[in-house]
Amino acid sequence: MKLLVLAVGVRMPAWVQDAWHDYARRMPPDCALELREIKPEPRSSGKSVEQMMQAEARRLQAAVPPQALCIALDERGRDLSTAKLASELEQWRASGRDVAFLVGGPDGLDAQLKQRCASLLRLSSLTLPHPMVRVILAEQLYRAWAIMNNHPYHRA
Ligand SMILES: C[S@@+](CC[C@H](N)C(=O)[O-])C[C@H]1O[C@@H](n2cnc3c(N)ncnc32)[C@H](O)[C@@H]1O
Repeated sequence: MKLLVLAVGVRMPAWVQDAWHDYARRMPPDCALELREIKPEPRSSGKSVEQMMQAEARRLQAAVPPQALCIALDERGRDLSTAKLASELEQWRASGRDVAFLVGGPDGLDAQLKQRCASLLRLSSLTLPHPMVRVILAEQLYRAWAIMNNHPYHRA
């Protein structure tokens, strides 16, 4: 199984890239964590916010591997504990399907794209800045893996 984070936003500051790599490199090959950065639509394009989100949605959709389970990151989504995330991770691994986590850009994710996803996942009720979302998600996926494997990283 591969865990793919498809995130709108490129050329992130070094601290974002370092934090991402710190967690991604800890994941074992059967739970590999990969990032694909999606080019944001230029905010100077003269398009409406909806049109910009639709353009980003098309790029996100094109980056989803065939058969992957799609989960949209959204502050209005399902509230999961990390223990519950660990049990979902176990099920995803058993299914053998890749999982694609979609993270929106400054204006969020297109509504129709969200509807096509299997579920919406909330990391917090707060609106988080999009560069931080990929890092928090990577840490939570690593923590969920640690719970699944009784690794001492997670202390209950
Ligand atoms: C700056 S936020 C966009 C906020 C936008 N106004 C909205 O309504 O979604 C950018 C992206 O980060 C992710 N995000 C932000 N806060 C989040 C949270 N609390 N839980 C999960 N994802 C979040 C979402 O994928 C969102 O599309």
